[in-house]
Amino acid sequence: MAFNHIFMRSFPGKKFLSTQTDIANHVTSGVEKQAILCPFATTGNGKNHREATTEANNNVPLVQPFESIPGPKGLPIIGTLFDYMKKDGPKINKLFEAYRQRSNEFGPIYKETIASLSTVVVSDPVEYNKVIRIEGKYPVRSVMEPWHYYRKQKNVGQGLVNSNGPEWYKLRTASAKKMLKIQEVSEYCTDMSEVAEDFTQVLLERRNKDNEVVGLKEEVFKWAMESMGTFLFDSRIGLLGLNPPQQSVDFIQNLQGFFRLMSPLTFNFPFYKLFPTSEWRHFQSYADNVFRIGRSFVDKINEEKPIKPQRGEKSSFVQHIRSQESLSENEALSTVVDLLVGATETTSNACLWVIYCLARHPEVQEKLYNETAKVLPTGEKLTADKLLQLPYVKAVFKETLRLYPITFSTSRYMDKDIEIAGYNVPKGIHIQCNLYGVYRDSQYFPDPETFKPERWLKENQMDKDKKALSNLVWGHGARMCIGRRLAEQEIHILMTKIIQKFRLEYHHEPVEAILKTVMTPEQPLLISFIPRD
Ligand code: HEM
Repeated sequence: MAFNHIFMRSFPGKKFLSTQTDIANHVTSGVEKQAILCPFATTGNGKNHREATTEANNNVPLVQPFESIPGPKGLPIIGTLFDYMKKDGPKINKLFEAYRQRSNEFGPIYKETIASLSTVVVSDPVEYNKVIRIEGKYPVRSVMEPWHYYRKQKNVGQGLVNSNGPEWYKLRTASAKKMLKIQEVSEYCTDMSEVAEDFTQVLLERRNKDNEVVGLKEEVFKWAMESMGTFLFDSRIGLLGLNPPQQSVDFIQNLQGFFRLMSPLTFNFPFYKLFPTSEWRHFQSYADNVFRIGRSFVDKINEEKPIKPQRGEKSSFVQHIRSQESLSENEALSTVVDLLVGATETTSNACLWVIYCLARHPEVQEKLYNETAKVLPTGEKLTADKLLQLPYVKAVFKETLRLYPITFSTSRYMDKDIEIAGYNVPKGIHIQCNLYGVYRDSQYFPDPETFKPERWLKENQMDKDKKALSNLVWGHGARMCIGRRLAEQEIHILMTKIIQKFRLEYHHEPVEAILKTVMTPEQPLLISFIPRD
């Protein structure tokens, strides 16, 4: 699941006071201010910040105040919003680029207020590590505002993604028992392989005379949903067949509409909180259908399968979550819907970027093909053990996410003041790590614009701190992406199946990334899938 961290508005004193403000208040309540001093932090000029501050202050070490953090100046109330409206200004749908440019201009930490949301952007992973180190038992991240508002209006519970504190912890603990256990996840390897194989068949059949698959994005979305269905329901949804069930097709269409409108609703002024705008009414209708159909999926499993699986059967996530006595029926349903929503847009876009990167790098494809041919000769079953023997597959996926980090930044509200890069950041302020900027910074990744999976291989001995940076694409700490193991498994499987069946080619202009909730290719991808035999 990915999150837009900015433009989730707060306009204090107004009726539509946003959830981000609620969050800021939530995290700033009842926590004593701390003395802040870190002797190891460095300033933008490379000096230890203690050295830097004592120089100027007669040996009295001081952390500089929040107000001194550099950053673009904005206007009252709207902050720097106008910058984003200028023809040659930064673009909201390319916020990751704006963060990179701003940090080049202002240094490893800067602050910006866009439409009254203050955010602090950190582009030095060592400094950001301080956030990771001190976050507590209940980390708080920015919410997906329209989704949060919808759920509040409908009283359906905030689910894993948008809830906080003990409520979040309860849902997280119940879900993690199944989602974060390697053994549990690897039980779905065979089912996911079958789905991936069916998907390669779809690719084969949908090619035009140039071997290109028109509507690749839609097909990949179906794959993501079908693949996750094996885990959630332990059965097939049927989206990859010739006559997919109407209900599943409706679900996909509603989910796509939901994501299409999530971005404008998130990025624009939240008029929908004042009156039901047309965009909001559509969004609401999509979300109603996502919930309605999601519930009917769950009801069907409830009718067909007992809570406790029969001997020798594995239990689906739906069975697992229903068996959790700590959760009400509503909470269990909300969690399943969250996973259906969270699993599709992220994984399908990650998969599109992998396909694109591979298509542009035939030499990488050949290496990948040779690795899979060695570990999985014709007829050999793809198992969890076999996946472990495919380091190049993993390296290719890591390198893809380095260049296209689906969520482009991390997000946290701290419950205590913290010193970052020599500045005090008070509790309740939104802090982000500029992942896209870090991943394309030659300080951390030499030749950063080049797609080079080899950099992640063991024999190349990448510095272990730099290696760990790749994990940040999944977030961090107790709130790290709960679907990570599943997403990695499904994408590794899919890459293996695709490369065994096709050579990929790309004969068009380079495609750029834009944000549509997550980082997605700006134009439809026209990839040629050329059968290997
Ligand atoms: C390439 C695929 C994916 C990427 C890059 C990704 C990334 C992320 C990130 C960055 C977060 C925020 C973590 C944090 O705040 O520390 C997150 C949270 C989350 N993700 Fe994913 N995700 C992916 C796939 C999935 C899948 C497949 C699922 C479901 C099976 C999923 C479900 C969730 C949920 C429920 C959360 C909220 C967790 C919580 O707050 O406790 N994600 N994801």
